[in-house]
Amino acid sequence: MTTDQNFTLAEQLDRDDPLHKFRSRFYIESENTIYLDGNSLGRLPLRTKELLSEVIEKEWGTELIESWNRHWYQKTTQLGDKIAPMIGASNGEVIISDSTSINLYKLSHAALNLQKGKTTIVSDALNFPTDLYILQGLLKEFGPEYKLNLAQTNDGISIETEELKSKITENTALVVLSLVAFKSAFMYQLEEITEYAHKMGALVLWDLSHAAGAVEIELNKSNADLAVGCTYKYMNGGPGSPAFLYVRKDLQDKLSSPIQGWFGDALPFEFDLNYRPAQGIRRFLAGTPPVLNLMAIEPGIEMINEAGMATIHQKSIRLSEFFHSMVASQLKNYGFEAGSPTEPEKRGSHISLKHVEAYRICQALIQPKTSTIKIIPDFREPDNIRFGFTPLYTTYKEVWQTVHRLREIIENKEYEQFSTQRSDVT
Ligand SMILES: Cc1ncc(COP(=O)(O)O)c(C=O)c1O
Ligand SMILES: Nc1ccccc1C(=O)C[C@H](N)C(=O)O
Repeated sequence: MTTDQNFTLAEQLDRDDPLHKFRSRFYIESENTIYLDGNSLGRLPLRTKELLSEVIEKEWGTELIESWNRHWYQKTTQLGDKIAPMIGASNGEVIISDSTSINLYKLSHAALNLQKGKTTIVSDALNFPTDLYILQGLLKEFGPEYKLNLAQTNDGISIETEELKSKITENTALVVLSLVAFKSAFMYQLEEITEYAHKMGALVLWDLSHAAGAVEIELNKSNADLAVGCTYKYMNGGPGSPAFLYVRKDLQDKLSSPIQGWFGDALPFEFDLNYRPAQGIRRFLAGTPPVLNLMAIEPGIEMINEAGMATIHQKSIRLSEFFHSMVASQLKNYGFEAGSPTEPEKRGSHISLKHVEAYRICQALIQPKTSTIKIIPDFREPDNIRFGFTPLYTTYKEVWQTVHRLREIIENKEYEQFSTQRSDVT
């Protein structure tokens, strides 16, 4: 297909897009900025702007401490119940708490204690570093007999199921995996892995950070044990918004949080001097949540529930298939290589392209010197440009424009005007 034919197709796909109406519910300062980093920090929902000023003026400003009873105290579980359908969980199985890193620590610690006697943790070489760092810390805490086994990758993009399975033995206490890998977007088959781990007597903790709100997830149907994930990516909760955690109902009262804070106590306002873990999901709370960030999560979740995960996932696949086909036809001899699986069922909602000049190409997209179009993907070492597609606001036309700009940047060697010196956040 020629580039003009692709443009016509993009316009048609946008017209037919069942999620079309959602874009106007986000703050979009300029139609000349194409934002493809919603897998790192989602855009600002317009309702959140309004809601936050209400929370600040009316709740914090006027109602002050009364707002805890009126609006805030139950919010961590109320939002958990709203996230539940998005990930195939039930009421009372999800709660908002702390950060993904801390939730991963709490649940891994609890799982290792429940599985006493088994001393290995399995993860993989594509996992997000914070997950591995937390697990490395746990090894120190639990003792020298504890080991972390990582399934390896052959191509830097995916993990073969057989490779992962070969690491899971009867001595495996816990398997900790990102459902969607942060760099390549490789996606595991959640049900198959969970079933296999259970057969071997292991529990599984899924990090859903790059998956929740982007792909359909069936935690209950897969009999999943534990999960964590952030709310600032596809859920559009805002920078540093607190994370969520999921614990299957029947496991909740068997697990103990290693951070015995008062918000996880059965009756915090009895101020008992001895900790008594709350029944159910609340026991995984620790201390006071960051209320402004907590309140800011709701509009993003509501939009996802209104749109429905099946429709969101379908559009994510269509956007990335359109991108793939355009890259194949327009950027054939431009030095790009695939950094993500080509099969949509093995992928989340972002696509990485590898290039020796990846960092500088990324800079040229973000700070155009000749084009009026600014495009924001991100860069992940050593050579990945990551393009995140958020079905609620990414358009097919934006995908077309991105490939068009990539071609221009390479043809005109625009990247040569930039330094390879990395900024703090890439
Ligand atoms: C898979 C995954 N886990 C965890 C995190 C981050 O955790 P935290 O919010 O604790 O920084 C990210 C991204 O930052 C991530 O991609
Ligand atoms: N929390 C952040 C703070 C600053 C900049 C990026 C992030 C990310 O979330 C990165 C993301 N997890 C990634 O997959 O690279």
